[in-house]
Amino acid sequence: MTMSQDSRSTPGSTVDPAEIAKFSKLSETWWDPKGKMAPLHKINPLRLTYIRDAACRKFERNAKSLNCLSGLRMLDIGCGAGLLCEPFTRLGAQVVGVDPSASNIAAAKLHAEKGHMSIDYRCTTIEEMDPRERFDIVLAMEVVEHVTDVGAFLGRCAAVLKPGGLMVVSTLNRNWKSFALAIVGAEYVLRWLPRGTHEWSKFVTPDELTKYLLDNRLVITEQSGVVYSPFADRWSLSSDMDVNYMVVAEQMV
Ligand SMILES: C[S@@+](CC[C@H](N)C(=O)[O-])C[C@H]1O[C@@H](n2cnc3c(N)ncnc32)[C@H](O)[C@@H]1O
Repeated sequence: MTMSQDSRSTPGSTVDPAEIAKFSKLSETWWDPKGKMAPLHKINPLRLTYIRDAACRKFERNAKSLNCLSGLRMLDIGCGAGLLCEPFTRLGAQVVGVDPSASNIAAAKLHAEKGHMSIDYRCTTIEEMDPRERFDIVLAMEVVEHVTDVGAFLGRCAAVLKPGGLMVVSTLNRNWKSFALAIVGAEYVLRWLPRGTHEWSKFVTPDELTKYLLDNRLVITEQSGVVYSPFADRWSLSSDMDVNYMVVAEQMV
């Protein structure tokens, strides 16, 4: 079933309609590197490389090859307007981009069309997808802090992984430092993001994420903090997972 209204949630859904409405307002300028989604644009090269390299290690591909992900099926759940779907398509992956926001999916389709790219974008949710579909790689990037039930959401994501598949999750840790930097700093002082983009209480600690994944027989094999240096004006990988972080998880054998 496809969602036609941004503000609707179905029973058993992990979608918070207020969250979707918030992101739908940003769809028009999603692809503007200087627009409201500027932080995602800035972080994109770093996370792309991180995911590509993890996938190449797992699937024994040469990360230097231009089509290193060729033939791999990838699901980008909560894809927004496709900031990750496009570059991974260029690397050869068969990408399915899913988002409950109709306007985000419309913006994603329009941008892909302009770039003559063929990407399977769907306005739906992980709960409403055909449970028989399977993927080599599932991405849930900057999404879990916006869903109503992280455990249920990750359970559904885990269920569509092929045996031996890879899951990558990025989110925000929950502590005083993330409150100071990701809420007060990013939304109120620097105004990188519109106020109210994030709710601190919905941030997910690495321990909580580890448990949610283990509940679904997924074990974290790699993890990294993502930190911003104001002097260099750039993001980099770090052992500091206090605020932004990413994990790679694999099925337990
Ligand atoms: C911060 S944006 C991240 C977009 C993209 N993953 C990225 O990192 O570039 C969060 C996205 O998650 C979507 N979203 C929110 N709740 C969701 C849910 N329950 N299931 C799937 N997507 C959801 C929003 O519509 C929005 O596009």
